Amino acid sequence: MTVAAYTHSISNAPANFLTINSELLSRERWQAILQYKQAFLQNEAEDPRQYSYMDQEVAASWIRSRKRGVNPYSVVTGSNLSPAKLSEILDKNRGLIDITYALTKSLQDVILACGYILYLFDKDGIVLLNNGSLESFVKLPEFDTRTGLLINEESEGTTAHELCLRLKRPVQLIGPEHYCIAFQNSIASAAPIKDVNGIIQAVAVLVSQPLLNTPEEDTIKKMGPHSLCLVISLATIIETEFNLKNRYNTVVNALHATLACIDEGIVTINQQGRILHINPAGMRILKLRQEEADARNINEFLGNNSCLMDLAKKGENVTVEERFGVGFDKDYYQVNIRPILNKYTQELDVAVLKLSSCEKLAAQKSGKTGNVAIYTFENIISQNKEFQKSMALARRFASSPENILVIGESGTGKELYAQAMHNVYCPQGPFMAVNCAAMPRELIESELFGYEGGSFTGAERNGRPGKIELAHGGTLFLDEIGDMPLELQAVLLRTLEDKQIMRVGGSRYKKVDFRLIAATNRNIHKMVKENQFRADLYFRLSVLTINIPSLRDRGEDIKVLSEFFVEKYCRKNGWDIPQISLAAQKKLNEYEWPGNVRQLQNAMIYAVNTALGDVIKPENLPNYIILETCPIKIEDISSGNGNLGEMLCLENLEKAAIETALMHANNYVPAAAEILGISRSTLYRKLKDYNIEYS
Ligand SMILES: Nc1ncnc2c1ncn2[C@@H]1O[C@H](COP(=O)(O)OP(=O)(O)OP(=O)(O)O)[C@@H](O)[C@H]1O
Repeated sequence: MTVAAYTHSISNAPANFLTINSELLSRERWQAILQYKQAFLQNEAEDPRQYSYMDQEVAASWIRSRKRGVNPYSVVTGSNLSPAKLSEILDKNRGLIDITYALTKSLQDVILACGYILYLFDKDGIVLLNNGSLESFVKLPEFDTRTGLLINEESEGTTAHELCLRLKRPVQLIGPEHYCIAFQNSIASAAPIKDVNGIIQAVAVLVSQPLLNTPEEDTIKKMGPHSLCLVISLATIIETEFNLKNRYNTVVNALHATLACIDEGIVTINQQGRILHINPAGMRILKLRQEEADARNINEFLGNNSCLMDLAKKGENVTVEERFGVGFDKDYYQVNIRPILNKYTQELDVAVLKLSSCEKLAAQKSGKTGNVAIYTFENIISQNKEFQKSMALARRFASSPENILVIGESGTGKELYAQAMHNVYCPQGPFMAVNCAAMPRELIESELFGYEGGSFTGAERNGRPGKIELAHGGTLFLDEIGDMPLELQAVLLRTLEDKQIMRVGGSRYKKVDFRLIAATNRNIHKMVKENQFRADLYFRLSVLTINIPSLRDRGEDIKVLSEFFVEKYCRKNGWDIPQISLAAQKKLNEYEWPGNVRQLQNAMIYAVNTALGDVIKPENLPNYIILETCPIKIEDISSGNGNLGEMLCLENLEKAAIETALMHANNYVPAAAEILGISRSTLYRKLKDYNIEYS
């Protein structure tokens, strides 16, 4: 019994777990099985499971082979795969084939000397490797063992590799145990090759060259254990290397994917500066293609005075500033050098360089000071038709590279529009906002264009990039452009035309690519007529113009926006969301909102903070709203504005008195009646007559 004689699992058990019952490897048994085989093949009624020397797995396989109609007298009849299928399978198993091929090459002499042929089968029984290229073996004319042949129980009956795949462990078949007579003088030993999950990926098989009809006892006893041990060792080596390689490939692929996600350039160099690895961001910075990266040296990209390589060789973990790029497009990068020294020689093995754009770092710094575009069109709220039309226009303009002019009163949402358009056009790029009205005229230039070191008193020693430089690849939002000094308007126009800038005190131009969104709350057309704004700049800016309506012209938005701001503010603070009473809402609707949405937002924050209960009432609104919406204003009467007769009409005065009393009484009618000095029922009647809401 050969199969059961070897209990071993190369994946799970140590090698010494293999136990070999050498009594089963005898000439006597070989001959006995030979006779059983003859009897079995001649007589359909024979049951091999009854034979005393028979292994039960082999006997079962004989029975299956007969049932499948395998011709035991045929030569190897396995089917050949189509060239396309074969190449697909070879590609799939390339790793295993390469490892096995290299191994058989190095062990060729040993395998030859022992008189074996090595096969590698895939998990379906397809020949992947036919003894490497051991041409010197005597080719057996009756065997067709070409690569790509499918040999399984259906075609060939009982074989070692088929049983090994079925039983998932090493298997050895002595001569007549094979179903086909063609193998009857060979010993075949098979061992599985498993992946890290314990799933068989291939089988290694050592087949002895044909022995004498029935080999001598000595030969059987030597060859049996020897070939089994050898094939298990080979399978173990192949399996270990295969799994190590797979693990290595997985780690390397994961590392490459990780490096590809990093926005900074990562370049690994050797002691001579040769590029060993570079991530996609690094390739963009050095303007390299993947295929040429390997042949390039970092020194080609460094200036003559660069100390980068010296620092790396010294093993210093430092950050330096370098200029990388080609010709005009050179840019400053902060390079973090991480050298890895050889453990024994302390010399540089490799250095990893992290390249971060200085502009981007500065932009990130600006981001921390508020220069970020957080709003999208989804954040802009309105139920007003005119507003929705202007928003639809903004959505359309958003994808255009042209400059855009946004006109609207203060607080209507001009910056909101600019951010939303930026987030459609170039969300990854910087969003740089400058308010031209909010800074002294003499500072706007350096703020916009930046300056070189030492160009004026108080300037930073190394100079500073301006907002235009920082907006490279993104959006420059110039708020209150109407307040830009005339002389700067000319410089801005030139920048928009040439797409290049020169820092204040500088001597070289730098390319910049950005989209300008300008905004104003002033009548810029009138300013042009009065020569307060350059006509040429206005024409350049006003090609795509968006007008945002004021809040007082979009009554329906007051309710929806006030509720939105109350909810947003309360959610942010984790507070319950109060209702806005009808009376308070009425006041909000009556107010003019000169500060537009920003003013409404502030008013609602005030209201939430003063409302004690869960309802926002008129008295929770800022005073200016109450005073402005009071039906009769004392100053109007004393100033003589308006129609005095109408204002002093008794009915109007009475209505105003009732509304004011209600407001002071929190809409509680009995209290309002008391303030007015009339009965409740009279007040109820008057509320009805004047159509005053009070709930
Ligand atoms: N339709 C809207 N939906 C939601 N929030 C809005 C809306 N319009 C304006 N806001 C909010 O109102 C505030 C003012 O908006 P923004 O700063 O964009 O106005 P602006 O027109 O640029 O003002 P200014 O001219 O004074 O700079 C912001 O907090 C913004 O989020």
